[in-house]
Amino acid sequence: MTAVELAGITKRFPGVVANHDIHLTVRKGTVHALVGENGAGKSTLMKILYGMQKPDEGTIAVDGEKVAFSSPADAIVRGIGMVHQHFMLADNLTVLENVVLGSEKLYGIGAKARRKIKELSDRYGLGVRPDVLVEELGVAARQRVEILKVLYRGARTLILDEPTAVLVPQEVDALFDNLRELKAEGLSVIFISHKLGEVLSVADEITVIRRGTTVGTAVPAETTPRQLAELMVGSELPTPETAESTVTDRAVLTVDTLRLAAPSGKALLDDISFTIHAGEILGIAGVEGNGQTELVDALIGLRHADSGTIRFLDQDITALPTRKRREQGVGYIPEDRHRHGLLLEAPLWENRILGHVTEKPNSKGVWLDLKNAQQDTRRIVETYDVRTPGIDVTAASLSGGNQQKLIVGREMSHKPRFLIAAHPTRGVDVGAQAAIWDHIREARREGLAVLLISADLDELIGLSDTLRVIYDGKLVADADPATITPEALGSAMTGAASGHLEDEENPETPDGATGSPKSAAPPASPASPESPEDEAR
Ligand SMILES: Nc1ncnc2c1ncn2[C@@H]1O[C@H](COP(=O)(O)OP(=O)(O)OP(=O)(O)O)[C@@H](O)[C@H]1O
Repeated sequence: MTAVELAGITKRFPGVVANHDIHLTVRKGTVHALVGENGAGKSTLMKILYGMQKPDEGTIAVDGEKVAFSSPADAIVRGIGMVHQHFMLADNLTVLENVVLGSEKLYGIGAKARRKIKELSDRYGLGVRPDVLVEELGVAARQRVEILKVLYRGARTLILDEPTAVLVPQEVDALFDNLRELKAEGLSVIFISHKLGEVLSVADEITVIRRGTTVGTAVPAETTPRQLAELMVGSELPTPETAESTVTDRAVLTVDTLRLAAPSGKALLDDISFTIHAGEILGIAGVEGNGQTELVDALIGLRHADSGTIRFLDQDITALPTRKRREQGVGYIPEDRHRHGLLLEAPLWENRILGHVTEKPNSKGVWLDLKNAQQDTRRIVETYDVRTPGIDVTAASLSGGNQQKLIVGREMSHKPRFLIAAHPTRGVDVGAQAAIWDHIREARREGLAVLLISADLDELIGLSDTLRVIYDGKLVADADPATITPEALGSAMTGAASGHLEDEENPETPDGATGSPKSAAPPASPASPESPEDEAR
């Protein structure tokens, strides 16, 4: 039985055909994955299915009946629900309030609504408690509330846009259990992800989109991550190179007993001390919300510490403003590219200048040098493979992964001595991810010091020379990236460990316990033949 059928979908934007004659059939009771490179057209297709955009051509059928949506409200009436990558819950409201908000007509706002929430939560194993405040929930719990919210509105087909990007391995397993419950009840899930190992483990069917059109389908049981990646790019992938340590004994960044408190007095960062040397990547592992944002803000100068010092090369920069830090060689890949990395409504070349107004090639003396800035934007677009019709389009019109490539290209172009990299490849496809790792590794060979924060534990383990775990604003543990497994690191991140983490085999998840020995092919890219997913197959 077909849940949703998209046929001959075409959607054009100025200078780009985002979708061209796309065909997608989602059967009831299945997880259907949608994969493709950055800019391939996945989000556009889903926005069309969810009524956020109108196709120029093509038809949509739900339960065998042709439909035309002018808004998400139309889509939800026909049972199509979308769980966005950026959660849209109100922090200061309870779970129940968030769920019923805008849908009061369905089950009211009282006992009936609460009963319905309980019922859905129990049926699909979501563990949602109606009366807690959303601000008290972690990322995974918020995601379950988002899922419950669309189920509450009667969704029978759920679109999940990169749902695992922010989850630790254990949470990913729990989410996949939830998806199995949904399937068992005959619901369908459309799953967008760049993590091909996960796609192969959770999907029943896979549709591959390349350059705006459907190029094929893959049967998960008969496909490796590498084959899937090759189907996405249409050619063979290079094997990641071996990376040897380049750590030196020259301190580039030294943080000493840094403390930062909330207005309430609660410590957001407490007693943070570490040194990063030239040629070293220090990885910080942690569940979101344990002080990572505050640490990054303190290092780039968006917030100032209450006590403690930050030394950069030979200088105390604790009180230095952001612009001065950047001018002196601190690069910054922010965790939220929409809030800190880009001016969405400005053209790409203006975004190339952003944050580096006073530096070459953007300025000459006291004047902006637009011609050079524009030329350099073209170079970045070329070097970092930013898929765009030109440098005059707005940053908003780029796909998410291509926005990220632009930011990384901009920051690396200024040859930083110290790079703050928060989720540097979030939303980026496997090919571009490998390219970004290469750029970072090359700069590291030349002496770059990096603070790496990433929810992608394979990336964190594979790229880092040193690993520390942050929990509740403190650095509570350290681990050796050569031996630690994503599972052991994942457990440590939830606060279960302190001190030095020993490598431990986790008997319950044998396929994940292979880790990614540093000497092999770090990071263990899903596209690499040595990757754990391959061995599990
Ligand atoms: N509103 C828009 N205006 C102009 N161009 C757009 C707009 N939305 C998308 N595009 C273009 O359409 C193409 C497909 O983008 P889309 O966001 O669908 O890709 P994607 O497969 O979801 O990529 P990613 O994996 O990076 O999220 C891209 O070239 C993008 O620049």
